[in-house]
Amino acid sequence: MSAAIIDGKAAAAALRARIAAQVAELMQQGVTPGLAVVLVGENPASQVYVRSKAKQTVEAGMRSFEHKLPAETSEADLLKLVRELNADDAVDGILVQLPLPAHINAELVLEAIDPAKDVDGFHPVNAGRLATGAPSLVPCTPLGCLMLLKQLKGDLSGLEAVVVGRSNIVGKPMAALLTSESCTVTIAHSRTRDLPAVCRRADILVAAVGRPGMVKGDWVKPGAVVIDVGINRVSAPELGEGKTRIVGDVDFESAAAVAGAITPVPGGVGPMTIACLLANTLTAACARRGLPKPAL
Ligand SMILES: Nc1nc2c(c(=O)[nH]1)N[C@@H](CN(C=O)c1ccc(C(=O)N[C@@H](CCC(=O)O)C(=O)O)cc1)CN2
Repeated sequence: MSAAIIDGKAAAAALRARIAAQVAELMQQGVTPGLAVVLVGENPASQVYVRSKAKQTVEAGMRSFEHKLPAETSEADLLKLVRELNADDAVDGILVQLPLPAHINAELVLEAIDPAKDVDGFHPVNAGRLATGAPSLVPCTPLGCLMLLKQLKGDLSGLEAVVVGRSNIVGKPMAALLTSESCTVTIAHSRTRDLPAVCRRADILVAAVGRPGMVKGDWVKPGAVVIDVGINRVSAPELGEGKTRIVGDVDFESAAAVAGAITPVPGGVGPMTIACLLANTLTAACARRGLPKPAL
């Protein structure tokens, strides 16, 4: 292995410490940012993420409001809760944990969130602002990837970036952020012709496809930075019967032999997602009160 391993856990801890310091300053002005997290159903992974979000929110000095609803909650009842949270002045950020049960139209729910409180950055108003380069709340996972990249490389301008995956949650906002940093950006996907050759052009390669180990070492340009957004649970009989482990979208061993730097899974992009949620909550709390955007 030759690549430097990008420590997302450490970067996330440092970001949370900076957020906590700014929250402490805000509290002296009588402002305590509040984050409402809504979970519908009992998806075990979602339960873990929501628990971590609430814990880290409180550790940063903010208020956490948890709403755990049964899986059979109707779309109308969920929309009613979102409207109540929009109107609640103690709530600066609203997050509806995804995935939602199949009977609920997630798009409709996300569009019901007040864009000023949309700390996930999924509302079309925020997506549009990001695409046009206007100030916006930015989806947490791509924001975390960008922070890791800037910490590692500083100025990204002129670099060739390839984002594999075109989801609204990661791929598209990631491409918009890299474009804002003056990278030359390609969005690749399952229909891209000769995907390995396209990836080999990248100085920055972001894999966000949801396919375990898809990006191999011979897809990576020597010295490139590889950001693995994938979180895939696969069976791991080597750990014991019925055991599982989490792997990314990148075949770590072969890619690390070629890349200049690479994020591991776990411990890379994942921890930055929740830290950036706290950052967005602080940003939203300041913006709602006409205070300057916190420098994090
Ligand atoms: N409303 C949202 N829903 C979902 C989002 C989101 O950003 N907003 N993202 C994912 C889940 N997610 C946060 O919600 C998330 C996923 C993974 C991690 C993380 O820290 N992963 C660890 C591994 C954890 C493990 O062992 O299970 C890592 O990569 O090191 C944090 C947050 C889908 N839903």
